[in-house]
Amino acid sequence: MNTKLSSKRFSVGYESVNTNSSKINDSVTPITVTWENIEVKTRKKGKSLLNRVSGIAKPGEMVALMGTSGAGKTTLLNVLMDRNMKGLEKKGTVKVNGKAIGEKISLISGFAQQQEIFIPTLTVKEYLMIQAKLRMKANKSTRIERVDEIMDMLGLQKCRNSKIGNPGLVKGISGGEARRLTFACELLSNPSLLFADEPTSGLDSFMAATVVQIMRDLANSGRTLIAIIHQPTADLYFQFDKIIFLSLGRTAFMGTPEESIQFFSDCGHPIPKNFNPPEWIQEKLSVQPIEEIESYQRIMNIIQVFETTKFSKTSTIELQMIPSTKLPPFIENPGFFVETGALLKRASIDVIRSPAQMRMKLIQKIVMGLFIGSLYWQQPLDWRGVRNTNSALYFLIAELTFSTMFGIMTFMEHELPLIAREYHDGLFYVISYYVSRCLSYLPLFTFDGAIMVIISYWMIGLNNTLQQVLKSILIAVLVEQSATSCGLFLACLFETTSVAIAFAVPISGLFALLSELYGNTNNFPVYIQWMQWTSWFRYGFEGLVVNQWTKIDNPKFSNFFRDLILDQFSFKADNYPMDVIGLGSIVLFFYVAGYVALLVRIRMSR
Ligand SMILES: Nc1ncnc2c1ncn2[C@@H]1O[C@H](COP(=O)(O)OP(=O)(O)OP(=O)(O)O)[C@@H](O)[C@H]1O
Repeated sequence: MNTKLSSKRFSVGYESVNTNSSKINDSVTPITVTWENIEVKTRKKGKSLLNRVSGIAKPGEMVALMGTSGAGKTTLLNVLMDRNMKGLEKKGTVKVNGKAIGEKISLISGFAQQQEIFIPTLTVKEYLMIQAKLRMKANKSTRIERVDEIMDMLGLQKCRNSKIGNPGLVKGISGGEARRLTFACELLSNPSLLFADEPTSGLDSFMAATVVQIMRDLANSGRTLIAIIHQPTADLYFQFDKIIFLSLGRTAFMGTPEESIQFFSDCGHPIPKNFNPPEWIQEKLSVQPIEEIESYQRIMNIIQVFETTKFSKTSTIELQMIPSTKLPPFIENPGFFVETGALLKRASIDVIRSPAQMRMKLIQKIVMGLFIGSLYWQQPLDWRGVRNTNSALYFLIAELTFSTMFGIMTFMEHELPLIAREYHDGLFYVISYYVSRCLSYLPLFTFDGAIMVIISYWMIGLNNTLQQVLKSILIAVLVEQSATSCGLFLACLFETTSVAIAFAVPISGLFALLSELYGNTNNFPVYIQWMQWTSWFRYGFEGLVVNQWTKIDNPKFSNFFRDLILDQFSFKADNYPMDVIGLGSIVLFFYVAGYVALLVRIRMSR
């Protein structure tokens, strides 16, 4: 086992980070990853991204994938993890402990991605505890212990109660802490294999050194680490066990950092004194715009020398000799109820800690309730009053629809990358996420509408037996849920909120047209009439109108007048139950359709 460096204490600005390898000594199953003759081409144009690339990463090794921009590092990492291969054609084999396991590699490995995405409203500890619930099959005290241990190990104790935040939007933890939090999540399940995409990029030199030290400690404990590394300092470069230089989609070098110096000397590019070796090597492997032909010749020459040297030959022989050994157990899904519980807790904290959203929704509905109430204040029981009352009821339906539908659409765009990532890491089923998210939004998209209806109810002077009030609230809740579920469906279906809104505007406009307020649907052409049964405006408006006019405590008001009022809309006095069923069906339909759209989208995002 490699013990290149022992654990160290780095001073990082005002804070110090103790990276203590003794905490990472949990036993792990040794993992050897091999890749042989990998060729990747684009499906459409046949452009070659990787060409006969082979290599090996052994237990206890910290491997750096290096090369200039466009060399093929990300493509190789994606091939190894069997991710993001949309539109690409792959040949060659990737094996883990001698077995080709395809996308199941995600279930035995961690992947610290470059782009940190978390839930910004949660604290570091809360976030890790929920991750622990999703990633570990253990009881609560073991999970608490593990989270504590990992926070200790990665120097996160100081910011344990700080909100994660969102760079540029909400103040939160520092970039270095966010990077360590990414590692912390991946380490919860104690993986033997870890991939990292540019873990040091964007960090200052102290922080970069800390992150490399953490990786070093992990490798020293027997894990296999493969990371894309950009422009390391000489110090960091020599901490790696193996360096793989890619150029033009081919392997230009694979060996220890020390061997790389020797190799490039042998190729006729000795590294001058006082020069940072990785920088010098990358320069020799890059295509200079003003001397393209010479650059290509130089690079091809280096690649050819590498392919004929002992380094390349040794690895080819090594690849043939890897025996098939046991794999670590796959990360298991904790099960629907545990996942949904954990995700609901996370989503609910997020909703509660986004007071601006809650406050705005509530204020908006209170103001609208007061506005509608004032506008249609105490309508008399005459024809004008009847007309105004019906308009007020319609206005309530419209208000319950538009702000809700467009409000809910905005959340999906921000959250999907995190959900897709966690799903592909094997943390939960899509249905668990979907159910938890819908439940977390349920109060927010239910109470506000009911409050608006209650506020305006007595102000307008609607008929207010307890039964009528409750029936109106039920219709309001169902209408708001119809708009919520339809908005959710469109948000799941389309990649960006702007596209979803572009569809939502005409769709909601069409549903509004079929409400009966703008024309009696019985007089519409037969081939359009059926569409009224898909509109929650129609069911909602009928429900409120019927509920209002079927029971009036006034002897002058006979059933004849009631039927006259209802007839102008082609509404029927005993249709209330059908309206409730119609609204319930719309809600159910859109929630199911939203789930299917999300499932397809997340599955396709691998
Ligand atoms: N799906 C794709 N379709 C078409 N071309 C692609 C695709 N993925 C990558 N490429 C191209 O393949 C080449 C290698 O890309 P890759 O992202 O692997 O490079 P890289 O070494 O990781 O670069 P960087 O350091 O800039 O991230 C680039 O020219 C890139 O434009």
